[in-house]
Amino acid sequence: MAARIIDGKAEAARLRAAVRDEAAAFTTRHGLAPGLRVIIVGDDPASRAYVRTKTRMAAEAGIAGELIELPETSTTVELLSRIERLNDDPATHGILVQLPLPAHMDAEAVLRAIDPGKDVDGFHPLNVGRLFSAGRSLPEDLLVPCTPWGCLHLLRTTLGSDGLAGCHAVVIGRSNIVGKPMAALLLGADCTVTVAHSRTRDLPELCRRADILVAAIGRAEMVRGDWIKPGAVVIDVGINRVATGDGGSRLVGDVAFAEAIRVADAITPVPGGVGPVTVACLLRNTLIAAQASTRRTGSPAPR
Ligand SMILES: Nc1nc(=O)c2c([nH]1)NC[C@@H]1CN(c3ccc(C(=O)N[C@@H](CCC(=O)O)C(=O)O)cc3)C=[N+]21
Repeated sequence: MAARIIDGKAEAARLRAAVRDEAAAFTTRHGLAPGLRVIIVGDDPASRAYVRTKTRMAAEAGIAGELIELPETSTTVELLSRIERLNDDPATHGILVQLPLPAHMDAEAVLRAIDPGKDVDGFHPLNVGRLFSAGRSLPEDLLVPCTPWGCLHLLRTTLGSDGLAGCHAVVIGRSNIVGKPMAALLLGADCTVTVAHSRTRDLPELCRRADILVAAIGRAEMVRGDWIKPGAVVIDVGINRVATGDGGSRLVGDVAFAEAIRVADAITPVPGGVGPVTVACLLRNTLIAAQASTRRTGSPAPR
């Protein structure tokens, strides 16, 4: 039987609707909408189009999103001073610096400069440390990286909230953005976790032992159908643009979808899987940051 296709678009719409309700309540109570600032450096057209989607989705959810576009030639110091101003701005609850930054910039210094309470990507070392030292329940105010949080959410909706316990989860990819935080979240959900990477020996054989397979490699359709354990749940984080015969292009994941769907129990498509849930999580993190800021300082803008 063909696998269930996990509907990331529908799940993202549900998440955004919940954010919209709470954002409206926040705005009524505080006279100020949750505010998100997205900074993009350079003029890569794909990245620019993509961050515009984020700010549009924010507006639809009642979050005041603003896009800050800086030239490719900006210096690290200029970006840092921009971030400091946003750190001090009470109308800014969430700050996201689109990655990758131009090679001449010090990305680590930039991520460290963001106020951890406004770090809606969850990439600041303080938030990374809190995630890795969390137990089986996460602190309510913790800002968790959006993509792995979205993957966990999709796994919970597919397997049920207790359905992950005891599963062997294999994560392919060890990035700070996906692989490592994904492993921390799966451990917290009582999975037995293996993190694989480019130096892993006999990757297909390891994957065949996974009840949950998370592919975050960045190589189009690398995971084949015969790498998948029958009945496994497959989460495909890859977003790769590949050329089609007619001179156009299309998006594919890191998993050969047409093969995998014959073996797996459930699988996320690309597009329409992890991507939309990632954006919904960004909005959710902005709301969490806004709510936490009022607990720290009282009302952000008393009327
Ligand atoms: N600081 C930072 N935080 C990020 O979260 C971040 C980043 N930098 N840099 C780039 C990557 C990439 N990323 C995506 C999220 C959603 C879709 C998404 O919604 N994709 C749609 C398709 C979009 C299309 O059609 O082109 C889908 O999968 O259905 C894509 C890509 C977040 N990133």
